[in-house]
Amino acid sequence: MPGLITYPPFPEDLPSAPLLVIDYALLSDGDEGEKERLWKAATELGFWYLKNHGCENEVNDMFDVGTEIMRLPQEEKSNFEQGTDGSMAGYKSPGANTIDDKGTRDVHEYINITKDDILAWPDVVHGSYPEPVNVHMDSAIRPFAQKAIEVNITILNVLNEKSALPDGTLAKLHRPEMHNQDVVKFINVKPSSLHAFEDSPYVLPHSDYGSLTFLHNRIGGLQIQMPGAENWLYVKPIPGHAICNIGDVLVIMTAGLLRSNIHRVVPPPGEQNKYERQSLVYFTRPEDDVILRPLVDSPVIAAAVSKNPEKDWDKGVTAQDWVSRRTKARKAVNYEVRMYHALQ
Ligand SMILES: O=C(O)CCC(=O)C(=O)O
Ligand SMILES: [Fe+2]
Repeated sequence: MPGLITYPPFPEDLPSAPLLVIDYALLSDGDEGEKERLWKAATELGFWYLKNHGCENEVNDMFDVGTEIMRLPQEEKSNFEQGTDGSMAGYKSPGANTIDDKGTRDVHEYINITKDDILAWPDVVHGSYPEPVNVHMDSAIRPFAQKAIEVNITILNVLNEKSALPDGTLAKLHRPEMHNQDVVKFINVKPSSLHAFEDSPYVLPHSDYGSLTFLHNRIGGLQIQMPGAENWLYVKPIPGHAICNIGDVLVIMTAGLLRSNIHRVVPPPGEQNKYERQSLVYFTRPEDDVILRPLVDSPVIAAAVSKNPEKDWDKGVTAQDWVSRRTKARKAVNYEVRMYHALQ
């Protein structure tokens, strides 16, 4: 079973980021102290570990499913290549995206299985997927997505309360039954593709553009900058702990009360660099037609808007356009088209 790989330990001498550990079991019991700690983590750093999230078995199963998909012959995976029109659904082969303004190609592969396809399956909303997705939909993929949604809604409800929004405001913008750009993403990179990078990032510094990220890492590589610091610190993977972070959408909606922190990915440290690096993510995003702007029904958010009138929080775009623009801009073919037009 691929899920049973024992990796060498994360090197002890490497400094790692001091993320708060939030206990999901306490959060879902409504523990006031834990809700306050989540608010602190979400506003001061924007990253935290989440333990007791109840998805441990589903996460293990998803690592097996992801590994099975990545082991398919390249031609088979390429039949399901993510389009270049900004659509989320499908497989992305190494080199299909650019990572910078110079047109440097990326080296990792991933598959995005959309929440809309998962909940509608066997009906198709956005696209179809390699056969292991169909085979493991009932046993692994849908159970993982459903639990991830539940966790993220619980977190959204705490953030809702702490930012003084009317009850259920954030949950109403993220209803699972409505179409949105949520995905289950499985990312894979081979050690041979990373040799040239040494300690430099193969996923460049970025903040996530959705609402919430629910990430599962087995080996190191993810790094963040602490607020105000220039240096990068590893986020050490802890067994059974998810890594959660705030995305840009929640920063806009709260006019900056919440923080979406910059992060990047470098090759796995120490002996871990001999192994494929795999990550499993559930990205939560608002419903497609939600317009991105501060939720001024909260007096605290309204005050944050008036305090910084020069900040243009009102993006005037829907959540769907916000996400698809970014997905499209990263495609290498679109980069080449842009360069071609720039030269004419
Ligand atoms: O692979 C990881 O640990 C993080 C990936 C990431 O930052 C992303 O997909 O946005
Ligand atoms: Fe990210």
